[in-house]
Amino acid sequence: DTAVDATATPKVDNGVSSGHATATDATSIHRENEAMSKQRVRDSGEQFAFQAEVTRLMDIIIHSLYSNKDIFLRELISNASDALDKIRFLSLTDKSVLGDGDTANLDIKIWLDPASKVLYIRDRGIGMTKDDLIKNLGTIAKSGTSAFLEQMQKGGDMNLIGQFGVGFYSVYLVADYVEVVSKHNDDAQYIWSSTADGSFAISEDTENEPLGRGTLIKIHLKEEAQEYGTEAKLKELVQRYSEFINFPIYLQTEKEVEVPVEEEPEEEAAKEDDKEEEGKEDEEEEEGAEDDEEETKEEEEKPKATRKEKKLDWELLNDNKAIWLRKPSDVTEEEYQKFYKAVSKDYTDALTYSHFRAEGDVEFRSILYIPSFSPYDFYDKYYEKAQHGLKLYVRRVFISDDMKELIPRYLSFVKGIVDSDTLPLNVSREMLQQEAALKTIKKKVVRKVLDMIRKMAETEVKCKDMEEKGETEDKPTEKECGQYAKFWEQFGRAIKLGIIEDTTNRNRLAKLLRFQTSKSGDKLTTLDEYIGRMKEGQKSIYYLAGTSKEEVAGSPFVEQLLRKGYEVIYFTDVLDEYVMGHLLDYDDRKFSNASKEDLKLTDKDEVEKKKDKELKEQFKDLTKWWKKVVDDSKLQGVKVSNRLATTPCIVVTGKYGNSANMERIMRAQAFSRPGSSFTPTQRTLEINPRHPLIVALKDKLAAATEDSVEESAVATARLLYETALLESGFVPDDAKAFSQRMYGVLKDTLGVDSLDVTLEEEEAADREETDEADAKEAEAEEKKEEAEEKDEL
Ligand SMILES: Nc1ncnc2c1ncn2[C@@H]1O[C@H](COP(=O)(O)OP(=O)(O)OP(=O)(O)O)[C@@H](O)[C@H]1O
Repeated sequence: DTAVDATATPKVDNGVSSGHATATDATSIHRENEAMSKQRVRDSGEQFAFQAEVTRLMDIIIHSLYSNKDIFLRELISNASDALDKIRFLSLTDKSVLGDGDTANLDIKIWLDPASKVLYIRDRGIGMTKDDLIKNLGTIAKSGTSAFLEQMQKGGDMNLIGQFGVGFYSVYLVADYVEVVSKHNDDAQYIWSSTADGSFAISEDTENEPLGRGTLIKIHLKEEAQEYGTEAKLKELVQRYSEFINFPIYLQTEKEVEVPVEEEPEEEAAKEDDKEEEGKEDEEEEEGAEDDEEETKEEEEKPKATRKEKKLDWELLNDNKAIWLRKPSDVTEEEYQKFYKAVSKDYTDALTYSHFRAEGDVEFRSILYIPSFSPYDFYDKYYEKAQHGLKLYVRRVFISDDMKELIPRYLSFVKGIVDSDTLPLNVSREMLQQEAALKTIKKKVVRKVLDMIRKMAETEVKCKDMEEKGETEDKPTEKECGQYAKFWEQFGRAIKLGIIEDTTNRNRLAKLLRFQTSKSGDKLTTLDEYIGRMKEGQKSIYYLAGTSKEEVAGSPFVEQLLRKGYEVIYFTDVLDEYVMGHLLDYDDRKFSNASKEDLKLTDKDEVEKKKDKELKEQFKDLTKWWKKVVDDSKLQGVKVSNRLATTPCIVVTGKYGNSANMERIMRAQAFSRPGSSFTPTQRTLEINPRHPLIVALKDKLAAATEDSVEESAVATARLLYETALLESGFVPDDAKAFSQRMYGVLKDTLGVDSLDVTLEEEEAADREETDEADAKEAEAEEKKEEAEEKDEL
């Protein structure tokens, strides 16, 4: 099996040479061998069922009509490159893992067997043990599998497969049968094989040449994927997908060479084989080729007849020089975006990037990218799963993409690389994590990322300003103007999480916040813009949080603020109020939650203070009595309000307690997280001293003596409290008592004597029978109609 021989040596002649009478025979024997081998592998293997979701996934892939099947190659090359990275990393502390001779060559080879239409991809990476093959390629449930299936059901793009960590299976876009031959240093060589029929087979490999170490994937191309069975197509694709892979990728190509007629082609081939066995490097072989040329020159005097012959050779398709080592001015936008796709497994362009070199005590080079879209599980799994976007290299050697020491969680959506010459190369990952230099790198990376974001944000503000003023000169492009809005939509919540988690950069992050306010219309605005519009004497930045802009704008909490012309920030994201719990001030201005007790509109003068005191005194009896009759342990007190205009009363919470909005969020979380509890906060009822209902209640109380307070006054006080709770966004504890009180009021309004209802049981039973009879009749009618329809047909 010459194609398999090719896995062991860089130069092969797989018998496709033309001009031989035996070529057709060789091809058919070869094809037969393939078929027999396939049968043996499948029959002798231990059978395993794929995990249920993997079966569904493969089923979708194998039957997919998705036209861009090319992606399978990108995914397999990327897996090969990851496997090579892993063995290279291990070799830093133990060189012996690399083995000797060809096995130590960290490369990827791709070749075709045109006769059997099998495509081969092999790497000399870490390989997989039997157990790895079982787990990695089929039985371990990955969260990405179900998430990807969900996306596909929603009409998602197959191109996303790599981002969900299930890229390997994309091979079934082009294959109906796949064998994975793998050799790990710790185990024997095994073959995994499957026709994507719900099961796979594993057997110890007695079929193929020893791989030494690494993985060989044999892709039996489907009838409709034969286009991948041509050298030209493979060359184009490998070049496209391997440009930024840091290991050499060779494609086996067929070349025409001149062969002297006298010399038997067999001898020529044998000579070639001898050379390979000597284990010469490619470069040496090239030199060898030069020698040949010289020889030919010498023999020129007596020209000999030659004929053309096809010969197979390994062609290097990438230059694998790290792009980050190049000068930024030498790298094109297209190259940056291509590298982004290679490094991120994304298929859309990055939103923005930065290529820089940090100098000083700690030296490193880096390219950082902000993607256009947030990873599918970035927010859902925020605390559980780390993102693997940023790759750490030490002196060009990939170390890890799982270093929380490199970038904080809230910025872990950032992709790219950091390559440092300062970090030690030959230490374990654990020791590397302790390195002080890593802290410095992290600090600089964070600064750089925040800088990139700030620039987009500033451009947006500049564009807005210019549009308002009607200026056009030196205006950034439309794309640049719209970049921050896109960023905010995808990563705004990450910025908010940053405000909670990153105390050092809190102020920088607050500058990046975007929100709607009572004065922003449909647009989003910034804290700086808010401050620019603040009224004279306005001390605080007012905000209110709720579920929607409409709800917050119509809330009684903000009525007086709006009436007096103060701008109020409307927060409508569940995170917003948490964020504001951490962001107490901005630019020396305090934030003030309009639903909290201590809301101060302006500093009051002596006259106003006196007036307040008088009002308090006037309503003292009412407020004391009200607190008593409401009889709610959570009600701390009843107070005269200075924030209400047309609403009779509202319920506010203490400065450090949870607002109604926060209570709502926490209640929802307590439901979704079993075991978590939720304790409501203390509340204060604020009453509007100018409201007729409040004034009437006060008068009623004043007219009554202590024991003769009407029952209806008590009910009114309770009902007003419960209504205020609802309007303020709380959930009343006893909905039944509330509705009973409400019906009582309606009874009086409608002049009804009693709310008792007489139910006649027989009547009810009769009605059930009639309903049943009606249903039967309708069913009979339906059947009749169906029968008629059939007749017509
Ligand atoms: N060539 C290979 N050498 C060694 N292990 C491999 C190779 N190809 C796949 N694997 C193993 O199989 C696993 C599953 O591969 P798969 O492509 O489905 O997911 P992934 O590599 O984790 O994610 P992605 O597809 O996004 O790269 C890999 O994580 C790796 O452990």
